[in-house]
Amino acid sequence: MAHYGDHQLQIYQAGLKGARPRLPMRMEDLEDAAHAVLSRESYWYVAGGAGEITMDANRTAFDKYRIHPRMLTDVSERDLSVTLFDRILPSPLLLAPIGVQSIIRPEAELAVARAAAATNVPMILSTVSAHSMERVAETMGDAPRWFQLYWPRSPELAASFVQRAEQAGYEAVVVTLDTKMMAWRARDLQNAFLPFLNGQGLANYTSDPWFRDGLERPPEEDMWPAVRRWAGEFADPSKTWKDLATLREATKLPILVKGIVHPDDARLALEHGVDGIVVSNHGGRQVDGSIAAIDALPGVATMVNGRVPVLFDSGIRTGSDVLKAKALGADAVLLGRPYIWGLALDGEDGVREVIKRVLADVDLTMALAGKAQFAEVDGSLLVD
Ligand SMILES: Cc1cc2nc3c(=O)[nH]c(=O)nc-3n(C[C@H](O)[C@H](O)[C@H](O)COP(=O)(O)O)c2cc1C
Ligand SMILES: CCCCCCC(=O)C(=O)O
Repeated sequence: MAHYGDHQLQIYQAGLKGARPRLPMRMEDLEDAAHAVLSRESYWYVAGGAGEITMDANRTAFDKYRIHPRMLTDVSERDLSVTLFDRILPSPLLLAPIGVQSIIRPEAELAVARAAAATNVPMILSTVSAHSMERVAETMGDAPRWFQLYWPRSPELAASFVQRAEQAGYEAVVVTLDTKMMAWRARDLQNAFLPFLNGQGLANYTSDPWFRDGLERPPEEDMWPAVRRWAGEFADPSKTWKDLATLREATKLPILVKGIVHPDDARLALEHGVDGIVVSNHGGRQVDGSIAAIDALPGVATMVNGRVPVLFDSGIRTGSDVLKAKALGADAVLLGRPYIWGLALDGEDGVREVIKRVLADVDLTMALAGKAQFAEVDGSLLVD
């Protein structure tokens, strides 16, 4: 039986023929290499946060939790699969929604979609993508894909987005709640860089019939009216939990909410009928000084108590991070910035390689910790 960990052997075998890995192996070196090839503006748009405190805490907080390996268990056959919304996925990894990927490479989400499809890892496509959801879907065949919704001000546009997503074969809608506006981001302000103002990341809007109807000139002729309309539509700071009902009526797809870090918000989300929760602080890009995402996970998972899937992101870099997140209550995890570094360095192949490495690390670390089934990883994996 093939295992994700076999990728390790493939790298060593290639080494026998004199080939060294195309991408640096350590995550830190991968990011440094991407830094070297990207413009200052693009690199910092991805790498930066709303300050550095929470972004750093998202990583260092993992160190508090230690794996307590067990010996002489049979780990010859391993299974990383998870079931989410009736779909069996071969691994617990999904790709986090990351907007405006055209600042990295023009093929952007199309390259990521192909890599995701090749590895059977669901891609969560951002609302603010450079290619429309239909175009991305076309590249993916039957491969699993979800749509992330930046919940627009107008219910008509929100309904149109989720219905288009449903039509194009997306299997769930992830509504991001933590970005009713953009945080104070000193790096981007220093670079005076906000890609949306150049019309980047607006493909889902400019391809939307309702959105286009309200434009005085088509975006193909003049992008500025579309940018102005997008700025007014992007989000509605007055939205509250009760507004979820209108979204619920607009689609049959499972609805997850992303950006939950407080158990009381998890309770409210359940009371308002969500189908899943993503514990996330947006990679430290929204509230600097806020709780590290991994520290928020146990409280949310306890509140949810298995009623709906709990997913996690913000700080996932290694196999042991994934296992710790599972042990602390996550059913699956989202990989964020690392796949963007892969995209920057080697396009589709780079994304695929980053995914394969993380999964190999999960597989090997799980086996070495004494577990054969990801589904069986629980709190007992960790030191009390
Ligand atoms: C450049 C960039 C763009 C992002 N765009 C989106 C987005 O469009 N929608 C969304 O819900 N989250 C977005 N996120 C947040 C990610 O989905 C995820 O929560 C975050 O990257 C996790 O942190 P990590 O990458 O440090 O692990 C973005 C993150 C980055 C770095
Ligand atoms: C006006 C805010 C747009 C943010 C969209 C991309 C994103 O989520 C990010 O963190 O950057």
